[in-house]
Amino acid sequence: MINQLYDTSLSLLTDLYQLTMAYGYWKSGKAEQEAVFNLYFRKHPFQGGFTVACGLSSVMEYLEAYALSEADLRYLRSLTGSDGQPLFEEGFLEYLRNLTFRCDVEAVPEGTVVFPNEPLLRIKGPILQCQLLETPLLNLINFQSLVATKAARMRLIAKEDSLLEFGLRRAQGPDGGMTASRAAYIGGFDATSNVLAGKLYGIPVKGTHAHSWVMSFDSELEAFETYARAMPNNVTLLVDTYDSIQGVKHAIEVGRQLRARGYELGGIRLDSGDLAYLSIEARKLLDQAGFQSTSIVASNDLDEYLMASLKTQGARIGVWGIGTKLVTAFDQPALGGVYKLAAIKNPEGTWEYKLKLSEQAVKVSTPGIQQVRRFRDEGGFVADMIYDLETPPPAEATIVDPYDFTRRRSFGTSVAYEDLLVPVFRAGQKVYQLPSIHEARRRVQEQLALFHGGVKRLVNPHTYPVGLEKQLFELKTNLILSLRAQK
Ligand SMILES: Nc1ncnc2c1ncn2[C@@H]1O[C@H](COP(=O)(O)OP(=O)(O)OP(=O)(O)O)[C@@H](O)[C@H]1O
Ligand SMILES: O=P(O)(O)OC[C@H]1O[C@H](OP(=O)(O)OP(=O)(O)O)[C@H](O)[C@@H]1O
Ligand SMILES: O=C(O)c1cccnc1
Repeated sequence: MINQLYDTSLSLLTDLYQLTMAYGYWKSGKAEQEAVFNLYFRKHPFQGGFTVACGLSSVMEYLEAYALSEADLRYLRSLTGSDGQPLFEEGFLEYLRNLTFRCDVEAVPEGTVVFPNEPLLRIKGPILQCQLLETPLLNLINFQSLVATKAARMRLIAKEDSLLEFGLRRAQGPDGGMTASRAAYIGGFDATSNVLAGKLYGIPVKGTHAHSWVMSFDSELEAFETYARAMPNNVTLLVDTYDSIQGVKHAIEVGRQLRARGYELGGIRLDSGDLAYLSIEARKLLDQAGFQSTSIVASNDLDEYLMASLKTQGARIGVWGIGTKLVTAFDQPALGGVYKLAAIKNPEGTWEYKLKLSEQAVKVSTPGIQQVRRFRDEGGFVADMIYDLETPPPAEATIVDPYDFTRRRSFGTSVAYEDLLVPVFRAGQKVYQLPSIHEARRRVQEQLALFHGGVKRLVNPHTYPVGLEKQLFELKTNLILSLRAQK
């Protein structure tokens, strides 16, 4: 997706320190040492109870195209250190020139509902390659998962109503706008006003008109009539330029004219004032005039909380146009996804598990070659288990709450489950058929339907249980103890 927007190699879309570490690995003969990194986040955004994984499509595109161009190498050759000498020696640049992506990647499919500490993506391969990819992988997954989550929260409140994404003008630049349109659609929006996103990603495009259209005529009625004549098969009229109620009456007049010509008034849009009161009044006027199927679109700085409030107030809004608060993820503009080394293969060919210590328990990383198992019963999903592939769970698996080891649950052999991470690349070759954007969108709704309502509430959501498989928990505890003893 980003490759389509930028006519340049994106292989330097990384932080300089990834390259200085890569150089260090190369210099010290460690470049090819096999390593495993996990990409995960520690806390749900928006004080919510779930997160929607999104961005794998961009990751796949990025990795498939991964190769440093001659221009990239020339730029790296121009970088100098504090003594004015080149930062990187020629042999390293030659190594980079010949570098081809050779890692194994596993990831959760786009649209999967995920929880803190669960790997959304795991990468295994030469440590130099895994290291270079930290920044682009986080960049591609953090923002898209954030916006998909915001959109999914809005979908939960909207229920059967239509959701239109209007954010391009307020988005964080062209790429922010494009990725947000895609992630919003996956998260549950029905359409976007962003025409390039429609063209490139196959998202339905929809829209109304702006106040300037009305203001450019001598009267609102004339503006509405002219618009309806120009495009009788796509008429949604913005009624609030002067007086919303009068605007609805003008729209009804134009609706009658349309009907006489064999067309229907699609909708009216309210963009200011008391949206509850105005939508209720507009609905009455439209219904009384025989326009029951004309929809009421509302916009104006909406978010999931305002939508919930408007619904409680009995607002008769059937279509929600949402921009700024969605595409900028206004109340939490970043997902804190991280990328941590979890294992490294020693020269004897065995895995050495790695862990990052922290004073804060939540920041201590989990070692191992991780997979996530999601258990379900007739009622839906019940718990997730993070386990280590090198020490697979026994038939009767036990999960331990990593922050309270006394809290445990066991799952017998009859409990159904799904392992979430699927193979995406093997030795750098794509082995995954990426589902379409429409399938990813469906997956969000299918997944959400199987979680308890408490996990999905906006305020003080229930914490869905995610535990470490008992052996992994013990391995982690022992590693922490031995690292603390070494200090
Ligand atoms: N019934 C309502 N309950 C809660 N919030 C509402 C309601 N109606 C509108 N809002 C929200 O209140 C905020 C302010 O809307 P309002 O139309 O008063 O201001 P405005 O955007 O400055 O309007 P104008 O464009 O006329 O200057 C918007 O975010 C809007 O979505
Ligand atoms: O409010 P958002 O969720 O971002 O939705 C997009 C907004 O963009 C448009 O107006 P714009 O904000 O450009 O001008 P206005 O506020 O003066 O109507 C539109 O009328 C919406 O209000
Ligand atoms: O089509 C619309 O009504 C629209 C599009 C972008 C932003 N605000 C509104």
